Amino acid sequence: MAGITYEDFIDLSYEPADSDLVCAFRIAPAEGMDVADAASRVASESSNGTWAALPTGEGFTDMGATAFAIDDGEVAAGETTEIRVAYPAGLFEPGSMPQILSCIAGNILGMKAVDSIRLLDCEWPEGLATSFMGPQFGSDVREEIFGVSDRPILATVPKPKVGLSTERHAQVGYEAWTGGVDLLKDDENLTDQDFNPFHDRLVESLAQRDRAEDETGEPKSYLINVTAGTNEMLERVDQVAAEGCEYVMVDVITCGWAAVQAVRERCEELGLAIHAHRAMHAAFDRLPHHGVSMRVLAQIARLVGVDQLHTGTAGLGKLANEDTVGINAWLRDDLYGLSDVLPVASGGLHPGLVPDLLDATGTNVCVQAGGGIHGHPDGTHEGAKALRAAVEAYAEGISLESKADESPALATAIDKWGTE
Ligand SMILES: O=C(O)[C@@](O)(COP(=O)(O)O)[C@H](O)[C@H](O)COP(=O)(O)O
Ligand SMILES: [Mg+2]
Repeated sequence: MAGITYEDFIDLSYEPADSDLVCAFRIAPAEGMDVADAASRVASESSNGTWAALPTGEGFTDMGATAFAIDDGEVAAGETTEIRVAYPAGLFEPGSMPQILSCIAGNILGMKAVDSIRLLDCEWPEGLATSFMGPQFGSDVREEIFGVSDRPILATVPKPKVGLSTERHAQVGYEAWTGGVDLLKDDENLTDQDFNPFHDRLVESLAQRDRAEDETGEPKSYLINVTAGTNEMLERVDQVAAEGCEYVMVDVITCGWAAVQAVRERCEELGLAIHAHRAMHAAFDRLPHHGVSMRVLAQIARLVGVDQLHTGTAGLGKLANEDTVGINAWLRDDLYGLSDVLPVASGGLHPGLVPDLLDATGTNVCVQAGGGIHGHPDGTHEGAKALRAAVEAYAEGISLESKADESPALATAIDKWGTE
């Protein structure tokens, strides 16, 4: 009787087809399990197999994956090695990220056959990649919304994160925008609470935005956090468009990729850009040998279509993050004509860190500073001026110290926080 067992899911002579999705995993085989056996179980359980031998016969299309490469065939207990698995296109539902993840990042992350397993990287075939909308604007937001091409766009989150009244929040926005910041950004845990309701915040902040635009002559915008249950979130997206804002902010991990796909479709109709915050990403990517890497999370975010994505500070800021430079490069690389994504550097940044940061990330980025602006000894407006002066110094090719001669705000920031 024809049937399938774990052994059918490994073939080290297999050459992936162009239409295959190829995934790299780092695995630590469980005690008494050799690498090949562990690899075959990863391929099996993430495609169409299970622990028992299964009869197949008539009316069955084999969608089994193949473990086709193993870095190190023998590893000591607790050690890890990298394997690669090829998945046939037919296994997946085009355009459904939840379905794809149910395969490549599903039950296998809990299998006893491995002590740990991490989805490191994916090579997306054209058919599958282009079944997603991709970003509407990507890094073109810099030019299209702000008319900027030679410097990073600057964003700030009012701090304290929550608790400011709507009026205070909007006023902080005005002070930051007139100080030289391009974008006001809500914090991830500010949504529609009584002390600062969503719609009031939207209307009042945009009113201050308009004032700041009139005074500075520069386009300004607002990353308002629409994150909520999907239907409610779509309602908020409609409100944002109705009030004349250019962006929505979505926390993509906490609300889930299906919801992000729904927001992307709505933003296509409304011409809105999507700023992706990634709270909870560390639950997936912090431990080096388990979970899903930030590289893969960033790939998913680009496919489902966010325009801006937090990717870390190249190790300079307050939060642990992996491979900012490598991830940013992938977000810019060609991907079958899909738009790129603008990386966002955020988390513990201040003007003194700008030269090292931009040396690592380049200037085609968004730089966000919350504490690094609102913690400035002379307040938000001066904090914003200091950050703007720092990025202008970089664009002009001069040192922070020279720029500080003409910018007291920057001089004060450097006094306070230094340049490291
Ligand atoms: O709440 C915060 O910590 C921030 O608002 C930064 O504030 P500060 O500028 O005051 O540090 C952002 O949410 C983090 O940067 C997100 O992390 P990541 O960018 O790594 O996703
Ligand atoms: Mg935050």
